[in-house]
Amino acid sequence: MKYMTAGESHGPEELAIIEGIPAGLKLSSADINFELARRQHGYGRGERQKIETDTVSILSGVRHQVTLGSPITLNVHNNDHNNWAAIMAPDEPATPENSVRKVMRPRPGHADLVGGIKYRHQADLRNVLERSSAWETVMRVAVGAVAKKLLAEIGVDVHGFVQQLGPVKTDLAALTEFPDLAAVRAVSEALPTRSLSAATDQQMQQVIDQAKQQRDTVGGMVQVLATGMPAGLGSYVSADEKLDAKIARAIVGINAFKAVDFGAAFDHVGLYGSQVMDEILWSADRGFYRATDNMGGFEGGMTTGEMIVVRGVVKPIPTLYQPMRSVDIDTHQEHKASIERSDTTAVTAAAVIAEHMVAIELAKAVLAKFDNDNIDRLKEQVAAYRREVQAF
Ligand SMILES: Cc1cc2nc3c(=O)[nH]c(=O)nc-3n(C[C@H](O)[C@H](O)[C@H](O)COP(=O)(O)O)c2cc1C
Ligand SMILES: C=C(O[C@@H]1CC(C(=O)O)=C[C@@H](OP(=O)(O)O)[C@H]1O)C(=O)O
Repeated sequence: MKYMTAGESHGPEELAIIEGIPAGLKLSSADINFELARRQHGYGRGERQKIETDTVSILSGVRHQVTLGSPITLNVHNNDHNNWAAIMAPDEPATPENSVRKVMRPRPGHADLVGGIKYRHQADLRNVLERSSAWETVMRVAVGAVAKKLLAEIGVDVHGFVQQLGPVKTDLAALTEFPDLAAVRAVSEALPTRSLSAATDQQMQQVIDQAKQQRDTVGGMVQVLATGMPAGLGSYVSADEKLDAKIARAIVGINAFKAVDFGAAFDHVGLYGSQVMDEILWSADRGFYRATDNMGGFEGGMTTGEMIVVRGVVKPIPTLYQPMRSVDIDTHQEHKASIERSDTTAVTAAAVIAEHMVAIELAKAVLAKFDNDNIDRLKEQVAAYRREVQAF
């Protein structure tokens, strides 16, 4: 499975093409729109969210809500393009009238300055920000929604939530109170901050409100859990076959993500091996399993069969309504950075995006290991492999 996205933040459309999804998978725009809404509606997002509807059209690869095995084209219309039609017009020459709303004072933390240097966009850094904007993640979530549908067919469940927003931490001990991932999902989906308890949700909302009032922004940390992956996906034989490494890349590839760990590794710094390794147990009904899951579901770049636990650190939003120092790229004079309409926080959306990026990498690993022409054959092969693993 591979995919590519295309589109500028204020251009006409966002697109994704996915290749390698098996034939026979049930898929509708409603499945995808459900996930797009989760990404869009978190607390702390900016005014753009009032303009967009984040709904997908399926343009190819699906017939009567069943995949054909051919490339799937997905499309999300940018409602905001109406307000930018002249400025963004892909097929109109530049004129003084449409060359307005330029960005000349790069925002610290955004891609503006380095992107401008790299692509020689010295006339207008908007040429950078239009593609570096995280609006593109709408398509990654759309692709991830397809991956999640596929994973659900083989009993794999993936869910992301906000673990920390600014200084407020979700009480992870509460996780043990949830019977399964569906219960975790039910709680976090219902909370505007996508956290795990009503108490932390309140505190997080206060932090966001306060930051907004102070014309500042906040970051945080998200956690993604995945259950039901059989042991032995990915490989230790080559660095680029390691599945945890692929997930790490996918997470840090999301806008604003600066760090990733597995099994709360950052919290294990300074502990002894005896406190951290997951002891190996066996029972007739489960086969091999672990006493703990401190490795977050990976050993040697392969799934262990335990729950996958991935965390990502999201930096605060770079655009500040009280801007920091910058330099005008035309005059080289010091100026405050440009202000573009912006979110106060995107950690709420980031949890959903991270969930979908993990789903994409897990689906890719499943499709690389098993026959992927048809969903039923894939399911048969996964079932046979699970029996083999259990009998080892
Ligand atoms: C869902 C989401 C929404 C974002 N919204 C904004 C925003 O409104 N304003 C902004 O300056 N950055 C926003 N960002 C962050 C920038 O896209 C990101 O910092 C920028 O592309 C530079 O990339 P880097 O932070 O990965 O280095 C958002 C990120 C995510 C994940
Ligand atoms: C539109 C989304 O995020 C955008 C990501 C973004 C950025 O710089 O990354 C800047 C803002 O764009 P705009 O200036 O058009 O409001 C966000 O709204 C979204 O995620 O749906």
